[in-house]
Amino acid sequence: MTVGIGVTGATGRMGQEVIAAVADHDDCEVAFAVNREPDGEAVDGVEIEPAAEFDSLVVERDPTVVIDFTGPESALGYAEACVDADVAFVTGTTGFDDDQLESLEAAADEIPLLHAPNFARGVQALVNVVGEAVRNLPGYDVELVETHHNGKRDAPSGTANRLLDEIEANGEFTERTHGREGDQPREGPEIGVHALRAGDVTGEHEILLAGNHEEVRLTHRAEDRGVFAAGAVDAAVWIAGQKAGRYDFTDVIGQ
Ligand SMILES: NC(=O)C1=CN([C@@H]2O[C@H](COP(=O)(O)OP(=O)(O)OC[C@H]3O[C@@H](n4cnc5c(N)ncnc54)[C@H](OP(=O)(O)O)[C@@H]3O)[C@@H](O)[C@H]2O)C=CC1
Ligand SMILES: O=C(O)C1=N[C@H](C(=O)O)C[C@H](O)C1
Repeated sequence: MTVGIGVTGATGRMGQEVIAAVADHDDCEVAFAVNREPDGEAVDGVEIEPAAEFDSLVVERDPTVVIDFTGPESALGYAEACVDADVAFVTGTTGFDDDQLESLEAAADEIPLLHAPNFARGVQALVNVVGEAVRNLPGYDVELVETHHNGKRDAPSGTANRLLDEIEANGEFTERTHGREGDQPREGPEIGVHALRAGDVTGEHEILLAGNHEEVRLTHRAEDRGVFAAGAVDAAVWIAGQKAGRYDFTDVIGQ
């Protein structure tokens, strides 16, 4: 069965990668691709249609799944339209606030929905090991540094927030300190969080654990955005056969 995919944010950094990743996948095809004010553009030979027509396209072209990498407000709007059309929704968009996340997750009562802040398999491995490292090194200081391109809007990154949840899970760390300035020595239960924005860095996350005259650094570096797009397309193919519910990238890759 060929999985028809609707792509949002199609001329964005990730949207273009998703169109390329769908073309590379034997079991998928682009059902439609939208962006705000497309102006007759095409990406890899796929015509880009106006985002204002999403609600009708998602009914008329009848995709199995929509893949979204846009922004929190638009992602929520697209998810709601997918609920109305009974189409599965995979989103890698980050930067949702708590209310927005709650609304997004409500859509999972009606359709299969997968939200992942990072579709790189290596990041999921990092999420798995970071909690173990913190548990193995009680009393060590923990700091997180993430680096992204200068066009990224949200900070810290969605991946950083996911890693921080994992670091905090055993209760030793209870506060996040976002950068430091002036007379601000480190306090016991804090995790320092530092977001760097420069050039076209694809995405790097490093957790530093230091104490006992030693340090451990756990680092993931994405070398190409195609890795995120390929993961999202794998997620779309996987979710095509699922019933309504909230899914995670771990469900797709079995970690
Ligand atoms: N989960 C993962 O693995 C990854 C997640 N991301 C996340 O994906 C998202 C997009 O990243 P990226 O592609 O770099 O961003 P870009 O800014 O390059 O692209 C965003 C796209 O979404 C469109 N868009 C933004 N807001 C709206 C809106 N309100 N209505 C309709 N369209 C909208 C933009 O349209 P326009 O051109 O008109 O502005 C643009 O085409 C971010 O949240 C980012 O953090 C990124 C990489 C990997
Ligand atoms: O905006 C990006 O580029 C990325 N965003 C995601 C995030 O916020 O974690 C994933 C990846 O790091 C790239």
